[in-house]
Amino acid sequence: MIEIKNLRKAFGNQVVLNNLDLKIEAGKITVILGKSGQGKSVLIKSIIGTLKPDSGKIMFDNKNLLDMKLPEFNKIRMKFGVLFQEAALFDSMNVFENVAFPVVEHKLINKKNIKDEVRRVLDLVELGDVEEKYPSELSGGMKKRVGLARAIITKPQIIFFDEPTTGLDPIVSYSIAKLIKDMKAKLNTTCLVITHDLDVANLIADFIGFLDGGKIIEFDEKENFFRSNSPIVREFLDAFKGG
Ligand SMILES: Nc1ncnc2c1ncn2[C@@H]1O[C@H](COP(=O)(O)OP(=O)(O)OP(=O)(O)O)[C@@H](O)[C@H]1O
Repeated sequence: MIEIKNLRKAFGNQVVLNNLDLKIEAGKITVILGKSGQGKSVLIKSIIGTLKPDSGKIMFDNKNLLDMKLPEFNKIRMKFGVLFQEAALFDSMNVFENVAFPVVEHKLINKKNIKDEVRRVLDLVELGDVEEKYPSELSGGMKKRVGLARAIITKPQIIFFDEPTTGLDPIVSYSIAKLIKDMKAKLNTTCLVITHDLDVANLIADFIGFLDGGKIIEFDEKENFFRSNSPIVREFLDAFKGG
């Protein structure tokens, strides 16, 4: 679905992505693990176009996103959904307005169908009667669900999750991770998920990649990944187990 080749991004002298390669398989959940500050968010931002990489290729539908002019990129960008760490809801809008925002902004659906569509995605994220509530009235887990509803209302082909469970207690984290997995099963959406949380990775991943020193140093199906012999990966896995 997406193939990244030789991606490089530096900030001044600091090389964050150092000729990184990664394949994101269609219809699968790919999880990227890595220590703090290794460039996981920079990777997502490079793909969705909020950061401009220095060089390399990001191939989508056999086209390099990095070669595209803005109007062409914006059309492709509509096929991407994004859920950021803080869910990034608009505080001055209620849940209905937040969720409807992308389809209203881009005039994607008929006005009279918007209500039904908002209800459809709120049902998918298992949120009841919350349309009238404002973000300040929601718990952290509910905000993530609203953010996810907003990410899927445009029927994206691929969704990017940047730390979807950070800041949530373990039970709510589990419910969000399960929701991502169930949603992927229902909609067959390709997902790229960045997380620190090994339990989340274990629950949802088809593939796991490990980002370190600007490169994906290990990439495999989940079961094989957990048997990795790479010392850096082992150190990370063992630290999580506490042993
Ligand atoms: N816009 C920017 N300008 C300068 N440096 C940046 C910028 N964005 C990120 N960086 C640097 O790039 C490095 C990687 O940041 P990034 O946020 O991608 O890490 P991460 O792996 O997602 O970390 P975490 O798991 O803690 O969120 C950091 O050293 C960060 O300071």
